[in-house]
Amino acid sequence: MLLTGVGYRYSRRAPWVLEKVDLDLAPGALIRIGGYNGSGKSTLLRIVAGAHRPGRGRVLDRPARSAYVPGTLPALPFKVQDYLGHLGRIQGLTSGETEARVQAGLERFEAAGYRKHRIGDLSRGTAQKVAIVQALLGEPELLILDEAWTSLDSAGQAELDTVAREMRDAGGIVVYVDHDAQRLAEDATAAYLLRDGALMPASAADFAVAMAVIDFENAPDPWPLPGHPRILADGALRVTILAEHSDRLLRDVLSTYPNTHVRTVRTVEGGREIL
Ligand SMILES: Nc1ncnc2c1ncn2[C@@H]1O[C@H](COP(=O)(O)OP(=O)(O)OP(=O)(O)O)[C@@H](O)[C@H]1O
Repeated sequence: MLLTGVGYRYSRRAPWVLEKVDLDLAPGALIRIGGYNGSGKSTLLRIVAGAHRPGRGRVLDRPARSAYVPGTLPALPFKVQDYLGHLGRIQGLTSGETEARVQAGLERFEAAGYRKHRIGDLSRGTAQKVAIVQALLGEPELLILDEAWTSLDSAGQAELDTVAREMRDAGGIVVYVDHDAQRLAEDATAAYLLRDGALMPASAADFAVAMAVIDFENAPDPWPLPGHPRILADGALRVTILAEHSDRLLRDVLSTYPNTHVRTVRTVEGGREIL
């Protein structure tokens, strides 16, 4: 599948959200798309899914079976089994096939106990599991995941990771957006950032989580606490640590090493700035 020179705007007078997107989605691709809020990630995923037609450029060779999973399923008034059964039939599955796939999918995501519940009564996470089972019903060759992990419990998140890896290994195509920098970081075959309406190749560092960079004077040597230490030219010690662990580190330093002084604390995102 190929996107060439794709542009998109929501109306004639609106600015182009996507200017010129080129993207090669070969079989076995597991592709991460990143970018700031509002940069157009969801818009691009909907174009890949075929839900939006590009205003300019072309989308070629979209696989016949594709599925798109957004972050939430609407609160529908149907029972889970009726809803999935109906969608299976729409996709041309026999009732036997539908039943087997629904049951296997719900079991896989530990949601088989909710078959008879109304979707609108489910928790957000369980409803999201139903959305994923729905997406997998037709055995898609192209799977698009737009923050699809967000409301899942950790077992559900790990299972969705496995789904993505399995599809990649079976020669399918997976395109995903997720706010977790670590999401499938080792498994993605390529990563891009959307910037100014176009895709730029990105590295893992571009998706790095927030880090705290703390410069200490008179720090104990060798450094006895968590974090990555580095001695600066003037003898101060720079410790880099995940931002979420920095408060604890500062508390430990100040309570255990009263002669150590904190010179500066900065929070940075994007590994390259830190090094
Ligand atoms: N249905 C719509 N009608 C008009 N404008 C829209 C619509 N959906 C999105 N936009 C605009 O298109 C731009 C890109 O939105 P999009 O949701 O694709 O970005 P995003 O990168 O996915 O953002 P986020 O990270 O916040 O989810 C934004 O300026 C947004 O306001």
